[in-house]
Amino acid sequence: MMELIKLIDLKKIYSHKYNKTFALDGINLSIKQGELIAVMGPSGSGKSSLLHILGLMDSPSEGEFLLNGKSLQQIKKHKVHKTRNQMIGFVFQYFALLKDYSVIDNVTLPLMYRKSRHKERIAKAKLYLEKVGLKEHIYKKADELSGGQQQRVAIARALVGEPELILADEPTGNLDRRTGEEIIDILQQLNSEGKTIVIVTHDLEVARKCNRIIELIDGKIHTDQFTKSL
Ligand SMILES: Nc1ncnc2c1ncn2[C@@H]1O[C@H](COP(=O)(O)OP(=O)(O)OP(=O)(O)O)[C@@H](O)[C@H]1O
Repeated sequence: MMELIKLIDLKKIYSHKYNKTFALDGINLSIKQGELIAVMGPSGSGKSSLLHILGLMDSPSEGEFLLNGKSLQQIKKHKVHKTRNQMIGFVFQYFALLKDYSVIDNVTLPLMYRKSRHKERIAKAKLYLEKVGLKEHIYKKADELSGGQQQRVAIARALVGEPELILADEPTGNLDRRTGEEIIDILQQLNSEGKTIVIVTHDLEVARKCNRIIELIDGKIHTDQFTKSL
């Protein structure tokens, strides 16, 4: 399998006056295409910092980040957002939907930055809304949906740009157990179709469904277990 991401001795350091926090402290990690990874660890262990760096929303303080074999430093600043928009889809715990917008408008949003036609954008959005089982709700406003349905909208929105990598931050954190399981089933299904997925989670049930569990402690990889081979 091809290596999608490689991190070499990566550090994220926050400095405050006399204080330095090593949010990530020497991370070495290789993520291959098609993996389904759970990132676990106690509060403050660096999970969000890692996810933000993987999502190109934040840059490392030290170390190397290779994306498809190319060093991030080689990607020019103004191209980073384009790379992010094309390669990465995000699913957050709090859905981050525009509440007053319709479901379909929320899902077409990531495509606005691309030079695609309105009709194509709508067709793509419908395709992915169907995939997450929301075909009947596309013209409702986002806040008229249940939590589980809103999370599905967020997944459709993450998918619509057809990214290689999906990053999910506690995607079941705000949902009841059964709805959470449905969301994980969708992510598992997407993974079986070839998507690479990284999920930050506190939920052991979620982690059990992944191929690999990485546990962070104090900004370091404490354990890295492959539970199922690809
Ligand atoms: N913007 C920031 N400025 C200073 N310190 C920060 C900042 N963001 C995170 N940190 C610190 O970096 C460390 C790692 O934080 P991070 O949010 O990555 O942990 P986490 O594992 O995601 O925690 P949680 O499970 O509580 O969300 C913590 O000690 C945190 O206080």
